[in-house]
Amino acid sequence: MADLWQNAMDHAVAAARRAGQVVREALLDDRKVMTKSSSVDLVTQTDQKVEQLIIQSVKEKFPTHRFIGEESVAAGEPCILTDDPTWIVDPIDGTTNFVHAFPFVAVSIGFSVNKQMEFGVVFSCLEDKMFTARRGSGAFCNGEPLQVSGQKDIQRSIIATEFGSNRDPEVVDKMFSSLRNVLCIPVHGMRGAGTAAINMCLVASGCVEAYYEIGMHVWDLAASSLIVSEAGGVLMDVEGKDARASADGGDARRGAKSVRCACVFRRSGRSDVPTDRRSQQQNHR
Ligand SMILES: O=P(O)(O)OC[C@@]1(O)O[C@H](CO)[C@@H](O)[C@@H]1O
Ligand SMILES: [Mg+2]
Ligand SMILES: [Mg+2]
Repeated sequence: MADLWQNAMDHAVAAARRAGQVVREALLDDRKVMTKSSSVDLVTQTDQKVEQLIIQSVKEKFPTHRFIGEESVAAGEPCILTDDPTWIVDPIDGTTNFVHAFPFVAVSIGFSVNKQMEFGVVFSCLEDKMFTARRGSGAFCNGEPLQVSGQKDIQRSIIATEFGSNRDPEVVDKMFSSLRNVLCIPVHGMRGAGTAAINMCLVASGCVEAYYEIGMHVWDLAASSLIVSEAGGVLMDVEGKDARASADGGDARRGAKSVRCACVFRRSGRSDVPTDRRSQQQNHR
């Protein structure tokens, strides 16, 4: 049976690749840096230009589709998810990295129908890694299948997190207290790429066992939430409840702009998920 949304997914991959080219070219020029909610919450003209390029290209091909775009919402557009086909776009996830030419910068394009992610595309444009997932058809990086880590022992795991843009000392203290609690489990290590989308693709790739962050926005994780779940991972909120509703824009439905979400590895019940020899070796170490 023809896949109703394959054409849209192909468009998303091509649009992400074109957007990545714009980002790489912009790295050769001065980046005009502006701020949003605080002095460390950065945005550039490239973020805005890339988002408009993606949205305009979709409107020409799919005129009835709707959009939730990070920079459109920042400019006052509503952040409400309906049953309509909706493109959830973070034109540059990792703007601070982009400003500093730190090599983890993602273009993230998620696509939702009936409030359910149908496909996700995350292009790590400085690594030239195209992460994709179609609901029910697995997750891939440059065409190679992805599978979350099979590691079941958190003491043999790497955990990723991000610090966000809140510099209120009380909030920072709470963040450091969480970091301390996790480090002292103990875990092998903690990492952060500076972008939720790439952190979640690292979970899907099996090289990070779990990622948590308080305060992500729906556009940060819409695409990568499907990439994680199609690689055998699970998403949950900080109470351990299924967070796909939030990731699919549940909070966007209610007009909230940020979701609380933890994204952790766990072998799904699927029998078709191949055993990861590397994690077997770790289990017997
Ligand atoms: O603003 P941007 O570049 O799209 O978001 C960058 C980002 O690192 O900030 C959030 C909070 O740390 C993360 O969830 C997100 O990936
Ligand atoms: Mg983002
Ligand atoms: Mg962004």
